[in-house]
Amino acid sequence: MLIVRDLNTYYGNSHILRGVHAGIPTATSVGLLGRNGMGKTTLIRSMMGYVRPASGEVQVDGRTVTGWPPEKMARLGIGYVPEGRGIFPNLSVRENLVMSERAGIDGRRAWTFDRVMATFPRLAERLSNGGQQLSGGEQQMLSIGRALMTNPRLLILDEATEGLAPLIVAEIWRVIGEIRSTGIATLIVDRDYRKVLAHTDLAVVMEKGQIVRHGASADLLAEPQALEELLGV
Ligand SMILES: Nc1ncnc2c1ncn2[C@@H]1O[C@H](COP(=O)(O)OP(=O)(O)OP(=O)(O)O)[C@@H](O)[C@H]1O
Repeated sequence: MLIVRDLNTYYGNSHILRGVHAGIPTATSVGLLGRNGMGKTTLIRSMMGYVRPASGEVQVDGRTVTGWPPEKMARLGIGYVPEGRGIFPNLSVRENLVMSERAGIDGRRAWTFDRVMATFPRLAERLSNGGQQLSGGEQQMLSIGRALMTNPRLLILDEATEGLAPLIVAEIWRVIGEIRSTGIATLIVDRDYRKVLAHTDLAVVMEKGQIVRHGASADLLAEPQALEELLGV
């Protein structure tokens, strides 16, 4: 459903993405791996319209959407949970969720307020709290909950477990598994490459702004030598 072709992105004079080709098939979960600073977040930001690529193409369902702003990308059914979250700190948990509510592009509302509550019981206990009163883990859950309320076809999760306590991390992986099982495509960036490979169908690995490996996640997991070379683990 989403394809990037020969994407080149710069920050000032630094050439960060160097001709990236990649794709996310419908209802497929893809892990995006690579050491720090290899360009994972820049690729996501280039796809989602936060950074304008210098050249190359982003396509959704065959339509060229390169450089479309984030709101328009969201309306195509792409939910994005950015690194560092992105909730409205001055609004309550309930307000954060309700304002994001929208039918999916097929008109379905599989994810409702009640379903998000059932998925994140912790949030149900904090409905009238302001976003800034939440713990880091609760903020992350709220951020994922908000993205689900838009009923996306594709959910992009960038470092969703970063800096969280182990129990919360486990809960977030459980939810990622649930999201995957409902047929929403996912693009997952996380430092825990084992968890990423266990929760995805396909994996792509970036090195210095290029995709250097792509294939089945299970295959990569079975290759310790490749993992060491590519990820330094
Ligand atoms: N706003 C920016 N301005 C200039 N350079 C940037 C900016 N954001 C990122 N970079 C640089 O671009 C390169 C790629 O960064 P990016 O965040 O995409 O990598 P990453 O693979 O997501 O790594 P990490 O996991 O550390 O976030 C790095 O060298 C980084 O220092």
